[in-house]
Amino acid sequence: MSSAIIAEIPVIDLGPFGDGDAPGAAEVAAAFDRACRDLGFVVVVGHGVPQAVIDAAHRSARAFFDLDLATRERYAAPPGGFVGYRGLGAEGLSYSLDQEAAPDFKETYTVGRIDRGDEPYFTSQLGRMYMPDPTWPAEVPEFAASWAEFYRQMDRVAWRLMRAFATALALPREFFDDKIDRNISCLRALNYPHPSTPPQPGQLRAGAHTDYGSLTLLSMADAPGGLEVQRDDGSWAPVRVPADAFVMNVGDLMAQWTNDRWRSSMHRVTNPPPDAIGDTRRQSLAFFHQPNYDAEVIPLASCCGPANPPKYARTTSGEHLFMKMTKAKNLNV
Ligand SMILES: O=C(O)CCC(=O)C(=O)O
Ligand SMILES: [Fe+2]
Repeated sequence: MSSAIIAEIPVIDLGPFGDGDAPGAAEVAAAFDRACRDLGFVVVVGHGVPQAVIDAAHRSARAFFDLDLATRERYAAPPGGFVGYRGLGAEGLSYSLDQEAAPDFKETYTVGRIDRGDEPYFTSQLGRMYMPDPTWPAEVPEFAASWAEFYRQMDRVAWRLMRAFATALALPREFFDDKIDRNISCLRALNYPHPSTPPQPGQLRAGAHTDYGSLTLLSMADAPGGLEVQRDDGSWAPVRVPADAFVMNVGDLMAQWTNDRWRSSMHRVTNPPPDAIGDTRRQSLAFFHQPNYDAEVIPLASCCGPANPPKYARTTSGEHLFMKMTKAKNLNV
C-alpha cells in the first residue's frame, strides 16, 4: 500500500468511540465528520469483529462461487426478488445513475435482514419485499451460520458508526437509533472472476455508481483490478485495505440527510490490467446498511440555513432503495 493511498483514505480507529459514551468519542466523531466532508471513504479499524468471523464468511462465499454454474443457478434470485444468486451480466450499477453501459463482470450472492419479528412491519407485503427469507445454499453447510454471524456483527458496527455520525452532526447520539433498529440492510458477496476474454467495450467489474443507503461496509481480499473512488477533479484513487479492516463509505441517504455536507462519492471496480499475472479473481463482502424502510429522510435542520436551503425533498429509506434497485435491474419490476 503506498503512502499516498493511506493519506488519501483516512484510517479511523472505532475502538475509542465505544457506543458513543467513551472518553474518546468526540474525537472519533470529529474525524468522521472531516472524512465524510472530503471523499466520504474511510478505512475503519478497531471495529471489534473477530477475524475468524470475517474469514468464515469469505470462505463460505468462495465455496459457493466454486460450485458449478448449474448448482449456483438453483439459488437464482426469483423474478422480482434480489436475494440469492445473480450471475454474470445480471446487473449494471451504472444504470442506477441512468448511464447505459455493458453489464458488470461480476456475480453476486445476497441475503436480506436475517432477524425478523412477527409484527406487521416484517410480515406485511412491504416488509416481505424488503426482507425476503434468505436462501442458504445447502451445498455449503457452514454458509448459513457463518453469514448470520457476520451479518449481525456488521449490523452492530454500522449501529456504532451511526452513533458516531449523530455525534459528528451535533445531534443527540441516539438520533438514528429508532431509524435503524429494524433496518433493511443486505449482505452481499461479490465474485469478480478472472476474465478469460477481454472485457466488452465499456465493461467494468462494477460500473461507476454511488451507494444507495446510509453507509456501506466492505471487506475485501486484495487482487489486481480493484475498488476506486472518484476525486473532485474526476480522477480515480485506488482503495486498498488490509484483510482485517473495513472500508466504510457514505451512501446517498446520508448525503441527503446532511444536505450534501457529506459526500456519497462515485466509485467503481476496475478490470485487472491485461498484463496481470496469474489468477485475478477478486472477492468482496459488502454490507449495505439501509435504515428502516419507513424511516423518513429530510435534510437535517443543523445542515441547512439561509445560505444553504434544503436540496432534497422528503423521501423514505424504502422508497429510495426501491427506485435505485429498479433502475440497476436488481428488481425485475
Ligand atoms: O467490490 C467492491 O470492492 C465494491 C463493490 C461496490 O461498490 C458495490 O457493489 O456497491
Ligand atoms: Fe458501491
